[in-house]
Amino acid sequence: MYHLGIDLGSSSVKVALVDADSGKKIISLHEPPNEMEIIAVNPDWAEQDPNMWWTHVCNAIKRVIKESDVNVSQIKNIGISYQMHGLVIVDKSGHPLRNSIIWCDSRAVNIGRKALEDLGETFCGEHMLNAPGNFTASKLKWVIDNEPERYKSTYKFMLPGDFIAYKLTGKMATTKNGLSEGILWDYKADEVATGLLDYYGIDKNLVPEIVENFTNQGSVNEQASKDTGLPLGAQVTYRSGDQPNNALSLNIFNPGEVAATGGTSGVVYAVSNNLKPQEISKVNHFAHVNYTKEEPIIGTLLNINGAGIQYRWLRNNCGNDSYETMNTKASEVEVGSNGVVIIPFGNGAERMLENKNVGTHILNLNLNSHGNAHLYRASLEGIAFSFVYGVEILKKDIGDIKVIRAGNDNLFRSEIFANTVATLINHDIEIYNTTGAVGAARAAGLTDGNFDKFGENITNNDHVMTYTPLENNAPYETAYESWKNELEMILKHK
Ligand SMILES: Nc1ncnc2c1ncn2[C@@H]1O[C@H](COP(=O)(O)OP(=O)(O)O)[C@@H](O)[C@H]1O
Ligand SMILES: O=C(CO)[C@@H](O)[C@H](O)COP(=O)(O)O
Repeated sequence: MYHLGIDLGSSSVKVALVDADSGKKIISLHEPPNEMEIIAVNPDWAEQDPNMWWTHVCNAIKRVIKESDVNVSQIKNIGISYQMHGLVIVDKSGHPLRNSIIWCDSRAVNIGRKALEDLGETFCGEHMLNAPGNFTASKLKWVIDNEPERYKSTYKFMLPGDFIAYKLTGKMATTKNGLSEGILWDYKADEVATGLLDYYGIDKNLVPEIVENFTNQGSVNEQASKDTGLPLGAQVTYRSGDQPNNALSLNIFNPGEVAATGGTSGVVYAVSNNLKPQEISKVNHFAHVNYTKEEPIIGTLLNINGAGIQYRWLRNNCGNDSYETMNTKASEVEVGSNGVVIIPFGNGAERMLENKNVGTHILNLNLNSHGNAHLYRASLEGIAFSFVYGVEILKKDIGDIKVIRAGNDNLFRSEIFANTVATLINHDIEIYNTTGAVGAARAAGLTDGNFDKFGENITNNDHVMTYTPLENNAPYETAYESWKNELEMILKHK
């Protein structure tokens, strides 16, 4: 028997197949071969077409079936991980009424600011654990204000992963953890956050049915079976935002445990049971995949919108080297990139910078002595420094860190990046041979609720190495200080 995992990222869709008993990966691949486009009609906007996601999901699943050559009838459960906080609105027949307004789209920042002012920090903190910010509910309010005709035709709103589950099963549904991503879960009342819905004037009937994780959320229907090649009746049993899912993939379930990743965005995600956060804007708090009212496990999330997307920009605009070649070239330059400083960001409003949109800055470039290798190193360092800067903020809100884990994926494939973060936060980073798609496939089999066995398998089989803080940390500290000075100067004028 096999389980299938889908990870809908911002840059590509990854699909993995695992053996149901051992959790071993059979195959994993991504579509499209080149990364997906993010459409920005206005500078602060970011949209993607939900039907484009579905096309890539179908292509990736068809390839997985063909290339693995497994008996397709043996694929039982499906898990879905997805880019968080996006808004998909559909009509009664399930057609998207517009492109998805995705997580890094900043058009709703001012709507969220005003809501926080009007509702107050205490109300938002106690009920939703977060300021409304620039998340799904605020994005939907933007549609109400700016596209009233579309709002009128809206039958349900969904998150990106809910839309994929809908295309697979024909059932429009979401989860509590999904609603929490949109700032639409009231932790105090243990129900949909009617306080915010009412304030924004969002019709409660637009909230889809709530389904539970690790149970049957719907079965692959005839159309989806035709589109993907999956067997009729295979069950969707799990869906989660990609950051809680990354944590699950790394066996991060308990207070003090921390997961990190460096995809398009960079994230540090710390698990806690704190329902009284100190900070409700710069870091965010979402229901973890194992959240229940009785045992409220919360993920405290530090997000950097413009992380790996910057390294990708350099790849696309500085000679099209592969990421591996870029990493090798960067390693030929000393720590500190010979004075070149790159401030990352440039992918929408940065939550940890009070939703300011600072843009990417390349500083101190000397046209006679610097080449693309300096830019590559400065980019990896700049992104790593932004993680360190963020962890300083995050630490105010979480207790002691027991363990930090990351997959051997995306930016964590770069030694420069991982060493810089580990050295400056002065903590080991354990690297595991896993990905979000593999984690989602494994989670699809977690219907027995045995989290301990699930976690043991990961810890015993997947640990590949640990980055320990480097002893000679002085050059890293010096480079970080000058990066921070430059950032603070920029922030003064924003
Ligand atoms: N070998 C590598 N070394 C360093 N960074 C890499 C490497 N491969 C990919 N990346 C980074 O990872 C990003 C893609 O990460 P991914 O997790 O697939 O993103 P998403 O989930 O947003 O689609 C790329 O944009 C790039 O910045
Ligand atoms: O907004 C967040 C987390 O709060 C982002 O992490 C998105 O979930 C997008 O993830 P990637 O596409 O970068 O994986």
